[in-house]
Amino acid sequence: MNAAVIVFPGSNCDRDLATAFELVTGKPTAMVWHQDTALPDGLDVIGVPGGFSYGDYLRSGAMAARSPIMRAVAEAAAKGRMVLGVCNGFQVLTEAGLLPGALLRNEGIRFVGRDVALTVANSQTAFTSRYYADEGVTFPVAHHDGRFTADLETLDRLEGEGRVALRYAEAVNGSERQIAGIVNDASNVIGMMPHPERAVEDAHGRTDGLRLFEGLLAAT
Ligand SMILES: NC(=O)CC[C@H](N)C(=O)O
Repeated sequence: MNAAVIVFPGSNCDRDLATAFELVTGKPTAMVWHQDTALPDGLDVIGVPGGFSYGDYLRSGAMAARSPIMRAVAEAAAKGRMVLGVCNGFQVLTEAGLLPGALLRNEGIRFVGRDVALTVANSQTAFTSRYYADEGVTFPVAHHDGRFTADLETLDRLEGEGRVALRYAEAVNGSERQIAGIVNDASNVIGMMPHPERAVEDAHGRTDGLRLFEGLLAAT
């Protein structure tokens, strides 16, 4: 599996995500600067990392979504390449129109940075295939704009089509229907506010995130 991670000014989880890919691929992850216009050849998966791209100015992810490289990311997604957006990466993917909905300021206004309990709502996607249906997992979150919202029709469609991949199992940020992660209609693009890449080795205190990367490896 060949992986790349996009780096924006203000990304701060890019190396964590690259390392998580490397744990399962055994080879270097390509780091792609946001001003580049092309992705490396032969990529299987593109990571859009967490952080504070452009200092979260305007809206979290709004400016990064308009970076030159995002046109290439959209083209790769349309061709079926896997795209994994984590936290700010999820915000970027919604702002870029690759995923529906939006991430609003957390209920209660505060930044939330802690481990949270999650449920794997769909274990049939390429990203979640190594988890059991309705399995409970714990990943860290670290965000102030994590409250997922969409219009009612979109929420019903996401539920009806099994596109809610992860759900909060506790109150975290006021997201509609406790949605923590969703996939696109083709199921090759996922966005999630929790950080699986921060739960892949013993030094992290837990390894619940590792199976997400192993599932990706198996799917490519
Ligand atoms: N950890 C992150 O990616 C943070 C995302 C975003 N800047 C927020 O706070 O909502």
